[in-house]
Amino acid sequence: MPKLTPMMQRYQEVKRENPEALLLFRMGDFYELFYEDAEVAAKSLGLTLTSRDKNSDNPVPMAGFPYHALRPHLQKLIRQGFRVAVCEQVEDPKTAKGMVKREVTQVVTPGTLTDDDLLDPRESNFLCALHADKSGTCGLAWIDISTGRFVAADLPEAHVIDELARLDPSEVLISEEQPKAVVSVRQQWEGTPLYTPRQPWSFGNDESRRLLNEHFGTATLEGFDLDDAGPGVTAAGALLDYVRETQKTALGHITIIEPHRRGERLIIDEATRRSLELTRTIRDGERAGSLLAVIDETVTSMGARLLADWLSGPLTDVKAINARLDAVEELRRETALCRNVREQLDEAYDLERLTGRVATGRTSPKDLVCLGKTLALLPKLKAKLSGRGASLLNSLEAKLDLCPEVRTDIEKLLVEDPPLLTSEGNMIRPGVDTRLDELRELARGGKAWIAKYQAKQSERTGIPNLKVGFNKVFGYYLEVTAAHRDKVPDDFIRKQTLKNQERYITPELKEYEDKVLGAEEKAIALEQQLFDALKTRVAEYVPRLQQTSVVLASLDVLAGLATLAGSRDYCRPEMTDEPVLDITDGRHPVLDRLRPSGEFVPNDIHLGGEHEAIVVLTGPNMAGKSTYIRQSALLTILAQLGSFVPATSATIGVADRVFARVGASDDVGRGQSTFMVEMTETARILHAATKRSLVILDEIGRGTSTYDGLSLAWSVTEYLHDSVDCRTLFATHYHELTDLPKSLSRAGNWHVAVHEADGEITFLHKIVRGATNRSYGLHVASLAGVPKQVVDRADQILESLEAEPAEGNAKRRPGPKRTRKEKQIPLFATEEHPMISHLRELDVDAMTPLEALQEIARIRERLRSE
Ligand SMILES: Nc1ncnc2c1ncn2[C@@H]1O[C@H](COP(=O)(O)OP(=O)(O)OP(=O)(O)O)[C@@H](O)[C@H]1O
Repeated sequence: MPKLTPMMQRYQEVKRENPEALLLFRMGDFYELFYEDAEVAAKSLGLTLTSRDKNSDNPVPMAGFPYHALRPHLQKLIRQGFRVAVCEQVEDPKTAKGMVKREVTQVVTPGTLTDDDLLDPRESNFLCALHADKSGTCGLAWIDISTGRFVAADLPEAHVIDELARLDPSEVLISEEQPKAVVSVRQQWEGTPLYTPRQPWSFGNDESRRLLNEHFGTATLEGFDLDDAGPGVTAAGALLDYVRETQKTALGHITIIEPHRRGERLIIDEATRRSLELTRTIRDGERAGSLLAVIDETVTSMGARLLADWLSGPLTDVKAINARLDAVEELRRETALCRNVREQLDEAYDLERLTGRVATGRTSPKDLVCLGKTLALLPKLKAKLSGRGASLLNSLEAKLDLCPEVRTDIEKLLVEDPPLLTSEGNMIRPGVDTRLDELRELARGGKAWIAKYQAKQSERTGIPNLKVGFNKVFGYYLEVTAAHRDKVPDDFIRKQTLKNQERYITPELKEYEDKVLGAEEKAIALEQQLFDALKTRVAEYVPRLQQTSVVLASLDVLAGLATLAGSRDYCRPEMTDEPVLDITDGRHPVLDRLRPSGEFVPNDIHLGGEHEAIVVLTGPNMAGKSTYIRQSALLTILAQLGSFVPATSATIGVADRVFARVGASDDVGRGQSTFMVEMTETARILHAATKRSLVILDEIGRGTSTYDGLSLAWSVTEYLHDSVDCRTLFATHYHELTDLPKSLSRAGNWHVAVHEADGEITFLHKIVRGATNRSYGLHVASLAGVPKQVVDRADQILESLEAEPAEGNAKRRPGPKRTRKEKQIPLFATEEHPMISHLRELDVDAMTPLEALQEIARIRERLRSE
């Protein structure tokens, strides 16, 4: 190996310390990448790949970009899932003795972003750590580093997947030696964040406890209501260790660690979240078109993030829900107040993330000005909120900490519109510091002197175009064109000869230059000092600023929900602990919003209490079954998060869990068959549902043969009725299921009404009592543009199938095209089949529907074996 230069030796050292990251190595005005990193970055960022020591035997691949382009390049790399270590020059090259010192100042990964321009302002960005103890109990900890919110939980494996689905983290830390439960969670969960393996010791309970206690200045974590020895604490410690390692800054915004209290939140598992399209649509995974998108009327990004949080974990305590509803109701009634609050908030900046940057020392002067402007809005806001009726509004008002000292400090020190970077100076107001004022005066005066000096020398030498110029190598110089060279006096000292000009300096010019440049530099250094001191003072207020940002976010969400209730004509739901759902003229919140006004047909729902608890909903394709059953789940979720609901009246029994299962969707990625997925999900419902749950089943059993599917659907419903007794809505095309209410006392049939006149079919989208046995599938096929010839042929087949009794799947399959005459040939024309006599003798009235089905299945088996 040829001997490396000291700088490349340092590079190698730093790279060894950060082997997993792309290393951006600051060299003067550039960030450079070397070796493999250079090749990767050249491809990912479209940089030109060059090489260092081109002429040596071992040229080093190299790629780089100017320092001011760091943010966009970081953004691209993070989006592509890379980890990036930024190695800065931590000494001033001008004053450094020997090689400039370089240190990694930040390791940026998808889960550890803090900069606004790398983050989506309206979405939280979670970093998780996942672990499990020997008994298989999982520990999950999560943090949003941009705000400092830090939570830990001990959970059974099945619940971890629900939580991960709720958090949608961008990075998950796991031990290099993954416990079995962690491997299993990874196999089951569909999310694809960046998994970061960590040394097993960082997932040690003792080490984790030590780290956490050291950070919070505590002796035990029990004060946070956490189990010291639990896997949640272990995961939290591993998380903190990683955050420290990557951030390399103070973490003053991580002031507490919260235990996760699962029972206080409505549990919505991953499949339900997905099928109800709570935060993303199924079709394209976008926010637009989701429930969140249509209810989000917030005006700040803090509010948008908090609303997403409320929606991902609605409440289960009637009192707590009513506290939110009281506040929404008051803001809905007091429209002027609501408008005022929103106008103030609209002017506010993202105080939560600004505070995060203050705590980590990454605040720019602009950030502090934004923080000051936000604080300036608060006194008016506080005054507006004083003496309100709703207790939540009162407590928010009381918690709204104006932090007047911070505001005055910032306003006094910083100019209105400071530059982004502190290295440019011009951020401190005049009059703040006399030394600074003097230096600035000197810098300005010196420049004026140079202009005067140029005029004087031009006159003295008779060179009309004599100019004073400046460059980094010579500083100030006098420039004379070749034509006037002979007029140059003796006291000009020549420094450089160019093609058409000569450049000179004079002792007088140099003396002034020293003063001017020195003054400017000194002024910038002093500004930096003043700014740093301000940052330190503001950092002391982090906990108070955090509290205020939570207040602002909550107000924004409540005022947003009040605005939504007003503009979309929502009503306040009455909340109860009884397992009922009573809604008059309910509407699907998304369709109601996206369809032209008045087009959506409202529907009632009465479930539980004096009404049936289980409803089998039949009706044609495209009639609105799925919409209706989802609507009831969405309205329950909306109410429990504290929102009004799209209906004219609603009494909603608080649910502990909401389950929504939509028949069979392919899951090739997980290597499971469609039907297997459907059954796994069904099994979870049957195990986890309680009397307080709300279950929505949409065509369960469709993924297998008709009889298997039908029998399963039947027995699932029976089980929910007999053993769980929870509110259940089951949309199905198995018309056979409409017999269920005959044997289940708390089950009922409803169907979607259709108007049929003169061969014309109109879907009324109205849900009415009773069953139906028509599917109108061919009608829908024709509407969908299936060629007429095919629909006509299907019509023929349908007729023949309806004419023949269904005797198993084989018989349901249509044979070759037949003429009407052929079709009339009886099925068993000659001798009677023994099965027919068996059927004749069956005592159908004495059989339960399930026994009947089982009998049919037996007959089918015998027929098949023949
Ligand atoms: N109450 C309603 N008012 C107006 N339009 C509705 C209503 N309900 C549903 N629709 C419309 O009908 C379409 C079909 O609804 P949905 O998917 O709920 O039907 P479905 O009965 O579940 O159909 P399938 O059995 O084929 O799955 C929806 O996309 C919507 O446009």
